[in-house]
Amino acid sequence: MQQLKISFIGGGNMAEALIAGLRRAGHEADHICVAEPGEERRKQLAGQYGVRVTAENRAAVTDADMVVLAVKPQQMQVALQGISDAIDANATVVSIAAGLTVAKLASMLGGQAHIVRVMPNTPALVGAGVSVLYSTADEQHRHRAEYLMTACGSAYWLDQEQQMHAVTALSGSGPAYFFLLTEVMEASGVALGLSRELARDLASQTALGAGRMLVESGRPADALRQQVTSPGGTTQAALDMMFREGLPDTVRKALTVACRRSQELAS
Ligand SMILES: NC(=O)C1=CN([C@@H]2O[C@H](COP(=O)(O)OP(=O)(O)OC[C@H]3O[C@@H](n4cnc5c(N)ncnc54)[C@H](O)[C@@H]3O)[C@@H](O)[C@H]2O)C=CC1
Ligand SMILES: O=C(O)[C@@H]1CCC=N1
Repeated sequence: MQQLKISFIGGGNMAEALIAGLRRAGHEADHICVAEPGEERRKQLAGQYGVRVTAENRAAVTDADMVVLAVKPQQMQVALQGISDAIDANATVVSIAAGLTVAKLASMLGGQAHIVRVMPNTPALVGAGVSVLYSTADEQHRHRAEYLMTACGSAYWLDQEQQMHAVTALSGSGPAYFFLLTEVMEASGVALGLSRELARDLASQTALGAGRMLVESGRPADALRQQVTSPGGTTQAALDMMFREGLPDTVRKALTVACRRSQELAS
C-alpha cells in the first residue's frame, strides 16, 4: 500500500517523538516532511531521521495527505497564516495542540478542513506513547490519524471532546510527573551514598519495571503496591511518610490545575 505523505508544522519535542515513532514503525523518511523555523533543529531532524525539512510551512503542506499541527497553542494562529488554502481538500489535519478545540481549529483553518484532534505523549519516541483522539471527520480521516498514533503506541477515541482536558492532565503531561519522581529518587539515592550512575540506573529501571507490571500483570496499581509493602518494613515506612506529607492530595491537585490550564488554553 502507498504510504501517506505526512507533513509536520513545527519540529519540536512532540513532533520529534511522533517522527521517531513513525520511523520505528517503518514509515519511509522521504514521506515525512517537517516545517520548522529553527535552522539547527532542521539540521538535527534531517540528520537523525532522514526526513525532508523546510523553513516554509506552505511548501510542506502542498502535497501532504496528512498535516500534523505540532506548534504550541499560542503559536498556532501565526503558523496557519497563509497555509490553509495550500492544504489539499482531501488531506487530514491532525492537531496535537493542548486546549485548541476542533471548532477553534476549523475557524483558524477557514472551515473546510478534515480535523482530528489528538493528545499524544512523549514516550511515542520509543514506540510506547499513548494517545487519545477526537474527531467529527469521516472514517477515512479518523483511520489515517489512528495509523499515525498506533505507529507510536496505543490509541483511544473519545466521543466527548470536553474530556480532552482531563486526558491532557493525565497522559499528555503525565510522563513529566513520573520523570520528576524518578529525578527525586535518583537524587535521594545519591544523598544516601550511591554513585550518580548507579542511582540513575536503579531509578530508571525501577520506573520501567513498575510500568511494565502495571501494563502486563493485569493487576491494579494498589494491589501491586501492596505486594511490595511488607508490614512494618521499609516500604511501609516510606509510604506512611508519603501519605502523612500529603503526596496523594498533591497529585490530585496537580492534575486539577493541569486540567484547568488546558481549559484556559481553549478560551
Ligand atoms: N511536549 C509534550 O509532551 C506534548 C506536547 N503537546 C503539544 O504539542 C505541541 C508542541 O509542543 P512541544 O513539541 O512540546 O513544543 P516545542 O516548543 O518543542 O515545539 C514547537 C516547535 O514549533 C516551532 N514553531 C514555532 N512557530 C512556528 C511556526 N510559525 N511555524 C512552524 N513551526 C513553528 C518551534 O520552533 C518549535 O520547534 C503543543 O501544542 C503542545 O500542546 C501535546 C502532548 C504532549
Ligand atoms: O505542557 C503542555 O502544555 C503540553 C501538553 C501536554 C504535555 N505538554
